[in-house]
Amino acid sequence: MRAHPAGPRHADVAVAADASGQAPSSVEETNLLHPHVWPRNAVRGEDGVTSIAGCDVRELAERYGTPLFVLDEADFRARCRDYAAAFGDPAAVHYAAKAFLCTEVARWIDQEGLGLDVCSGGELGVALRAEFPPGRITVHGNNKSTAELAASLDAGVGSIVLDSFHEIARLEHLAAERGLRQRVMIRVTVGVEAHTHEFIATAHEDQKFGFSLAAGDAAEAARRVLKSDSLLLVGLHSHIGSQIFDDDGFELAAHRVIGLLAELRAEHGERALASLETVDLGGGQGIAYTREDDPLPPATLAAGLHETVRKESAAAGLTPPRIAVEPGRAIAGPGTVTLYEVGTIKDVELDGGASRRYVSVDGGMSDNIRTSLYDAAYDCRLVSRNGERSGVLSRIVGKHCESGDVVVRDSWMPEDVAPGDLVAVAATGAYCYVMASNYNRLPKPAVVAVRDGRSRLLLRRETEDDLLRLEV
Ligand SMILES: Cc1ncc(COP(=O)(O)O)c(C=O)c1O
Ligand SMILES: N[C@@H](CCCC[NH3+])C(=O)O
Repeated sequence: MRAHPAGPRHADVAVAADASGQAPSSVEETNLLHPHVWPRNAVRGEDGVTSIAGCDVRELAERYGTPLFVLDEADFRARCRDYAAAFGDPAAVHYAAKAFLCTEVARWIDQEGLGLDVCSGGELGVALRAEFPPGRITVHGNNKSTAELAASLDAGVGSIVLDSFHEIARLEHLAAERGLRQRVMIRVTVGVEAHTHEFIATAHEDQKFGFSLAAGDAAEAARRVLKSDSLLLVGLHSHIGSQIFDDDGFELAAHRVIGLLAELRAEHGERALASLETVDLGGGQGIAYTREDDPLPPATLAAGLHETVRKESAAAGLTPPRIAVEPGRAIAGPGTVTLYEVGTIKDVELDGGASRRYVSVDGGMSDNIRTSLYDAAYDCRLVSRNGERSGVLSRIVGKHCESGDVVVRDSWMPEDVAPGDLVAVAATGAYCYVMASNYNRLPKPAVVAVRDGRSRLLLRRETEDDLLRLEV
């Protein structure tokens, strides 16, 4: 079992080691960009100046300001293609919009032929604004409102993933009113303990998502759907959590979902379930936040899942269903970095004679809450020049009025890092911008896409007027 990066990684004293437990050996090491953590098109020049997809970070900072999310478009698209190739069909890969979405990204997803998962009316609205084909949209959520369900039906979404008995009744009524037969999946809580942070594990029994397999709720949900003339059961769905490195959990989930499929066939017969063609095994595939993280390549994951589903189906005498997956982080995460400018530096004495360096940047928990929320680990580097001295164990902190406002808990920063330097934090494409807040009335940063030496704004930086726009 590999360690997961969302777990606690405190360095209690600023001496021996970084988040990985290893001290960098040299100035060179401190200046390195580890290729599996940084965007595929990040390049560090001889002088240490880093460019992403041919765009010099100093020019990006100058033109768009900092903090700035810099998204390597080719990296994002390549990861879509890796998943599509691994699963043999782009439409079997539903990008999870919650990781990061704006209209341009929805257009990329469409151009790459992937499906799109949304989990709120807001995400659906962005997808529709981008003219994403509604038939390739799947709608999630444990508490979809009547308005969200109605908007999904009216848009003609491909499927709605049912999450509660209340929702079955609600959707049936809304679909009947419209004379529709809506394609639906049932979200099954498979009872798998995913090895990730408690807050982002979703298939153990004691949580809010889905219908319990063990308690028989999933089978009961299927009974209710199969009785309805307004709902058409097209799939079973499982999502075990997020930032997971082992394939065991996904394979166990697949095993249990196929077991349920076999039970449903035995109870209802082949004909009643003729439209139930898909087993959707959700997202959750982990990415490398630090150089020690070792994520599953999509091809390995796909091969394992296909094999499990093939074997289990053969044992149960079933035709193997189509497999779908819903990666969010694995597509959006690795290709984006957050660029910050260093503002102040402080060395703080700790008990026992050790000291810790605090490097304050111009953003913080408002643009990346994951460190405070999940104790997540990140890789931060000086990117506007080479460091000249070896690393000092540093804590990269934000500018919020909160001592928990930490961006990177432990980072080896060159000792000569100074105000005005640019630092970048890697792998911030998923669950950073979308979880951003205006705490302390900080405007949300801009998001810029870079490709072939050109940059363009996807989302502009908020202004003071934006901060005042809700005032009445
Ligand atoms: C139903 C569902 N699908 C997909 C995802 C995407 O997860 P990840 O970004 O970890 O791939 C999530 C979030 O965990 C989810 O809840
Ligand atoms: N927000 C979480 C992931 C949640 C996934 C949604 N179910 C994270 O940053 O890791």
